[in-house]
Amino acid sequence: MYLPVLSMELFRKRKDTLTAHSVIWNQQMMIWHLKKFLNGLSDYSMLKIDMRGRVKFYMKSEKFDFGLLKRILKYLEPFKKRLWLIIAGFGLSTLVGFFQPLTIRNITDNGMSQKNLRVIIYSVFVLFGLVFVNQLIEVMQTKLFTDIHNESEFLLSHQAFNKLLHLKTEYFSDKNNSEIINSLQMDVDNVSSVTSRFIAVNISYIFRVISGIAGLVIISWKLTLVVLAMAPIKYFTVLKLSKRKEKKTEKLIEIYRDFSAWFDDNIGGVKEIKLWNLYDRRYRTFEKKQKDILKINKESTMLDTWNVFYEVMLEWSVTGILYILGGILIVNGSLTIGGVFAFLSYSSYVTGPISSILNIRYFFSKIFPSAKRLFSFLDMEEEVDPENGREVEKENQMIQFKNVSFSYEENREVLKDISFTFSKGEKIAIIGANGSGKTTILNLLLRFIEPTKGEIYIGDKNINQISIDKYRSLFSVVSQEPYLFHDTIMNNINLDGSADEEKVERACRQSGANEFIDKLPKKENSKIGKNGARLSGGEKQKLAVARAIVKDSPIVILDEATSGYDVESDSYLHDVILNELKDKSVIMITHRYDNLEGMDIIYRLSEGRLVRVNKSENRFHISASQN
Ligand SMILES: Nc1ncnc2c1ncn2[C@@H]1O[C@H](COP(=O)(O)OP(=O)(O)OP(=O)(O)O)[C@@H](O)[C@H]1O
Repeated sequence: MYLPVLSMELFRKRKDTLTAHSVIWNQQMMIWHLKKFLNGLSDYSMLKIDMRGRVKFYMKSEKFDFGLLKRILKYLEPFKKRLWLIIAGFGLSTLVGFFQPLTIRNITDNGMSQKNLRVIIYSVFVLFGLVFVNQLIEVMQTKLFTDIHNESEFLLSHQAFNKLLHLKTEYFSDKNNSEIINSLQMDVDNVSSVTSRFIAVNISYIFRVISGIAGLVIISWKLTLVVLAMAPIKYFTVLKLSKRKEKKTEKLIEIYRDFSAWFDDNIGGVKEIKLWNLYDRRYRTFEKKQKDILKINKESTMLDTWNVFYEVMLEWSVTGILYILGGILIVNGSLTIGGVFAFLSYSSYVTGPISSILNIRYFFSKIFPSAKRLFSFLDMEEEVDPENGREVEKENQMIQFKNVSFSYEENREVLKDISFTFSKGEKIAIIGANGSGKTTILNLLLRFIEPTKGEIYIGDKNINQISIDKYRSLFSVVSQEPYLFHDTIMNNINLDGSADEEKVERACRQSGANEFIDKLPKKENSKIGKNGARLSGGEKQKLAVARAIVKDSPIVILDEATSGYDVESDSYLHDVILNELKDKSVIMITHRYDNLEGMDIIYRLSEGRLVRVNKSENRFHISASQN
């Protein structure tokens, strides 16, 4: 990878000399051989040519993201006490474990070799006691660790859910439900696996390695060096595999996210798939996407397998060498048979655990990609909600748009310098062609989006200074596509459960929803399916209108709220709005000109500009002087 760069460097430095060519060639060959030699480590090494053209070898920085690790570990803070208890347990079990090989040596050397049955029986009881204590500690640790794992996972998912509800609505505009659920679930699972048993076991291994080395040194310091020589080899193998694993995991979570989004689209568009007979086409895409997933999954699993392969080969190489050297020492008379077996036991305390500790790096390569994605999600900007937000004065609820402009994308202004005012109790209508920006005005008013220029005031306060909950409680909204929960009619109308039965009944009458509710076998206790799938379009809208009336807020927003209403129901609701909701402010967006009757002010949106319609002269004559 560095060779083309190096050649360029050499060429620039030496192009003025006659012998340049041979020098370059020799050095390149040397680099090539060196590279080949360092093939296994090449991901972590770098060759450079200094000013005199000398080749130098550098270790690349490990690039282990300690900042990210610190942030992951922060989630363990609430569990500090229990973690200390677990660590103490590890200390104790290590101490207990330390005596096991010595007891076995006692059985072999003083019991079996000396044919002393008393020593054998006594030592077996000691061994049993040691194992029993170790297992008790293990049970206690498992319980503590399971609790910590569950609680930390709950903490993370709670935080993610809370974040999701407070994010700006633009986050949801290019993602579908499955994509969001899948990504969050996967990331929370992966990050909370930091409290899995693997990490716990590895903490215990630190104690084991220390006690193991102590035991080894007592028996033979020379053999100890052989055991310890494996550490750097394992370190470089893990480093190399971790990098690859991290890349694979990143690819895998991205490919899963993409697949969930695509899958969700199939569920949403199942009727279109049937009507257009898209089965084969969709199946082909499914096949391709699944094959990609399986391929990367396999590559990722193979990396795990290679990691185990190198580990086992290394451990057995060390054990093999120890058998040979141990045999030599027994022949020399420097070590007893029991000594060699005790040494082998201690060496298993060291080799396996060292591998496992170094595997932590590999383990984190599976967590880091998810942690990066989860933390960047948790760091996303939320809706503007000032701390100690101010109250809205009851008597002054005049709304003012002051030179408001808005663009969803750069260089495409949807709203241009819009100014208008509407006072308490006023009823205004906004008309305009599809895509002219009517809903965008409402979204600005409801603080789902923020103006790119200009300000919106309620009374004498910028709406951003008011606490978002208090501000939104001012509005009862029927949006273009109201969402109905998979619940009963009653629970959909009385969303926060605060209204009494009488209020709900009145709202149903006013919205016209009572007509179809009365015909249902379970009346208002009927379930309506996912997003009201068991209702007709008009019935859904009637429920949404009833819901808005029940909320009883001072400002009512109706965004094409009656587009699905039949003519009679529409004119009935229009009377209700004009007569029964006469104290409320109403902003209505409509494509039906009948609904403009009785409105105090009518605006038309055109080319991003808001102009007032002069009703007295001509119903839809545009007054150029307003705006
Ligand atoms: N999230 C978005 N990202 C990018 N562009 C958007 C987004 N939402 C709306 N738009 C664009 O902004 C413009 C105004 O949309 P808006 O929904 O306000 O129109 P509208 O007047 O309510 O239309 P309709 O009468 O069809 O409901 C449209 O051109 C639309 O494509």
